[in-house]
Amino acid sequence: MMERIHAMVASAPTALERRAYRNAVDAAVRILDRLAVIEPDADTLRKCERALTQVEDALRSLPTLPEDVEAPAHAPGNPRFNPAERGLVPAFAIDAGDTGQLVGRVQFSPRFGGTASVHGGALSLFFDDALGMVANGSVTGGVARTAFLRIDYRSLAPLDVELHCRVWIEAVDGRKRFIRGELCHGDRLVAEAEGLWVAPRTR
Ligand SMILES: CCCCCCCCCCCCCCCC(=O)SCCNC(=O)CCNC(=O)[C@H](O)C(C)(C)COP(=O)(O)OP(=O)(O)OC[C@H]1O[C@@H](n2cnc3c(N)ncnc32)[C@H](O)[C@@H]1OP(=O)(O)O
Repeated sequence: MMERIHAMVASAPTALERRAYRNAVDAAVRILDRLAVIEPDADTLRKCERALTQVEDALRSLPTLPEDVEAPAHAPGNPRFNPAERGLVPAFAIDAGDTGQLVGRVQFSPRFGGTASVHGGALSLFFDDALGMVANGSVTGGVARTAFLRIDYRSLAPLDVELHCRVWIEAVDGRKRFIRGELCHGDRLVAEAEGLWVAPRTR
């Protein structure tokens, strides 16, 4: 399996290889999720660490991409550059999204928790990704980078519950793309975000 993962990231992955990569990341994420909620004894944790270290050693033995390969800013075909597929942000189900807005659902698992609710930084990470998708989407076109991102936390975001998200383009002014978004739990507003994405100069 390890060889197949490497073959996939070194070139454009097939659908099968992409699924295998996703499954491997999901397995790692499930471990983090369990570690966030269990209360094991030290001996069990040491056994766990040993088993995980074996997996880590196997991964370390694989070649990595050369450092001088310039990674495309966003390469949807390569899961290494897709934040959700490499476990950086929770998977975001997009229900609608090709006219300058996105409507979707997201669920934060326990590893994204602060105490009993979603960590504020995890919400910020999610908004950067979701607003960034719209800033880099079909309406705006091309790559743009986050210049600022402001989050207003309106109420506690529950863990392990489906939240609803809406993201839209507020304004486009030359290279500047102003994007807004909101996250709700049912009818309750959980957080709002606004940000600026700036496209690079063309010359
Ligand atoms: C359906 C959809 C499918 C989509 C499928 C695609 C999937 C794909 C999804 C990927 C989603 C991930 C998206 C994450 C994106 C990152 O997270 S990027 C990482 C975080 N951001 C960074 O590292 C950026 C670091 N900063 C920079 O590189 C530079 O400061 C920037 C932001 C590029 C701007 O630099 P610059 O081009 O030199 O800008 P500059 O000429 O100074 O200013 C341009 C204008 O912007 C304004 N400006 C610049 N910065 C600011 C600021 N902080 N505040 C206010 N104004 C500002 C200036 O005032 C100026 O305004 P005008 O005078 O023109 O009116």
